[in-house]
Amino acid sequence: MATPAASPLLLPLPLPLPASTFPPRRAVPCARRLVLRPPRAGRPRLRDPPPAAPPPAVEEVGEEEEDDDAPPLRLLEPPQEDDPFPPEMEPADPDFYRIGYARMMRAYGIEFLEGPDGMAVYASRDVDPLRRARVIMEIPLELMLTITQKRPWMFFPDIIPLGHPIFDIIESTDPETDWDLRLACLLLYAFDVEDNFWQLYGDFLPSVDECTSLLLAPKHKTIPLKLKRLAPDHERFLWALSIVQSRSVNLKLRMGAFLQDANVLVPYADMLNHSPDANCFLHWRFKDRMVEVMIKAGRAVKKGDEMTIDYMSGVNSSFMERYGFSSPTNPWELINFSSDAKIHLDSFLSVFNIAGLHDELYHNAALTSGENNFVDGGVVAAARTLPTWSEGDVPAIPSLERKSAQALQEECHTMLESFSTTIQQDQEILDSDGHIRRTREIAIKYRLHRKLLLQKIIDALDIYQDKILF
Ligand SMILES: C[S@@+](CC[C@H](N)C(=O)[O-])C[C@H]1O[C@@H](n2cnc3c(N)ncnc32)[C@H](O)[C@@H]1O
Repeated sequence: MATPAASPLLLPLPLPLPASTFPPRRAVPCARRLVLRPPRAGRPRLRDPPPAAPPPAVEEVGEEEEDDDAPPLRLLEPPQEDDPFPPEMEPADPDFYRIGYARMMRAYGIEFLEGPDGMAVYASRDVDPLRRARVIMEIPLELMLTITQKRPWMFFPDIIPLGHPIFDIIESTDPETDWDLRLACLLLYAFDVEDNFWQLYGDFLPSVDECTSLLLAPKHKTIPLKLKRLAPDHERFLWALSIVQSRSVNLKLRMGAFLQDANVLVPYADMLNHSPDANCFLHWRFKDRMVEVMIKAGRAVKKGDEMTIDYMSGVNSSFMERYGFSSPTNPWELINFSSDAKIHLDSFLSVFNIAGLHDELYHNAALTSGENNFVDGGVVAAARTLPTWSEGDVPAIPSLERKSAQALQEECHTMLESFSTTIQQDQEILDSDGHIRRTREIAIKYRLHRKLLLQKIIDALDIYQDKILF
C-alpha cells in the first residue's frame, strides 16, 4: 500500500492471467461453464519448477474451529508448468527471477459457472460440516483494488506516478460518501496500466448494458473534471462506478501497525452472489495479505451448491441501489405505511404459525395442516413491515383488528395502483420472447417483487380478518 505523499513504490506487478484461463464474458455462450485453472507462470525459468505449493493450513477465524484430521480441499487442478529448460543451462541467481513475481489467486473445491443470477461460484465437491471455517479461495492483495477510509490513505494499485490526478481525487473526496468514486478511479487507473491484471479480469466483468446498480440511483451525474483523464467518456465513468458499487465490500484490513476500514474490490470473490443465509464469508489474512473466502463453520456443502456471502442486511430498495438486484424473499423487506392503523402482533403471528423475535421470525410448518403453502418469506416480511401493537396480555378485539387490517389493506391497494403497470403486465413482459436488456429486466423484477409483496400483505390481511373472529 502507498500513501499519496510517499514516492511511488515499485512493488511487484501481478502477472497477467493467460487469456485462456477464464473465457471472457462477452465471448461465452449462455450455458457456459467456467473452470478456473491455476495460471501458468509466464516468466522464464532456469531451473525445474518448484513442487506445487501444498494447500494452505486452514486458519482459525473468530470463534470458529476446524477438525484437525479433516482432509484439506484439493486444488482444482495441479499447476501446469512450462517446459523445463535444458539441464546443461546453469541456474542463475533465483532472486533476479523473483523480481516481478506475483502471487496468484488459489481456489479449492469450487468452480465458476453461469447461473440464473449471472456468474456465480459453486462447490465442485461435498464438504462435511467442520468445527472451523475452511478456505475455498485465497486472493492476494496485489490483485485487489483497495482504498482505506481514513488517513493515512493506503490504496492499491499503488504504483501511481507522483502528480497523477488520482492523488487529488483521493485528497478532495469524502471517503464516507465518495468511496465509490475513489474506487472507480483506481479501477480506471488499473485499466490504463499496461499488462495490469484488471485489463484481463475486466473481460469477466459485466458490460455497461448488464450493470444495474445505477439504474435507480444515479448518484454521480457528471464526471468530476479531474477524472476526465481516467474516464474519457461518461459511459465509461458510469460503468466503473457501477462495477465498484455492485461488487465491492467493506473489510477491516490490518496493514503493519494500522487496522483500517477499507473499501475493497476482490477479484474472483466478487463472483460470489448474495444470500441472507450465506454459507461463506470473507476474511482478511494479515500474515500474508490475502483475502480468504471461507465456508462457515458447521456448514455442510454438497457438490453443486452455490457458494454465497451476505453482502449486507438491507431492504430491497437498498439492494437495488447498491447491487442492482432485489429478492422476493428478502427477509428485510420494508413498506412504509402512513396511516395510524396497527394490528395486534401476537394475533397476526399466531394465525400464521410464526414465532421468534422480530429479526428472526420463522414459520412453524409442522403446525400447518394439509398442503397449505401460503406462508413463506413474503408473510414473514409482512409480519416485519406491518405496523403492529402489543401490550402485555391485552388481547386483540376482533372488530378493531378488522378495521385496522382493512385500513392497511387500502393503503397497500393505493401503493399498488401507483405503479404504471400491473403484476400481470410485468409478468407478461418478463415472459415474452422479445429480447429485453438485462438492466430493464432486473428493474422490472424489482418492481414486480415490490408489488408481489404488497399483494401478499393484502392476502395475508384477508386471512387474518377471517381467522381473528375465532
Ligand atoms: C458481486 S456480483 C456477483 C457476481 C455476479 N453474479 C456476476 O455475474 O458477476 C453482484 C451482482 O450479482 C447479482 N446478484 C448477486 N446476488 C444476487 C441475488 N441474490 N439475486 C439476484 N442477483 C444477485 C447482482 O446483479 C449483483 O449486482
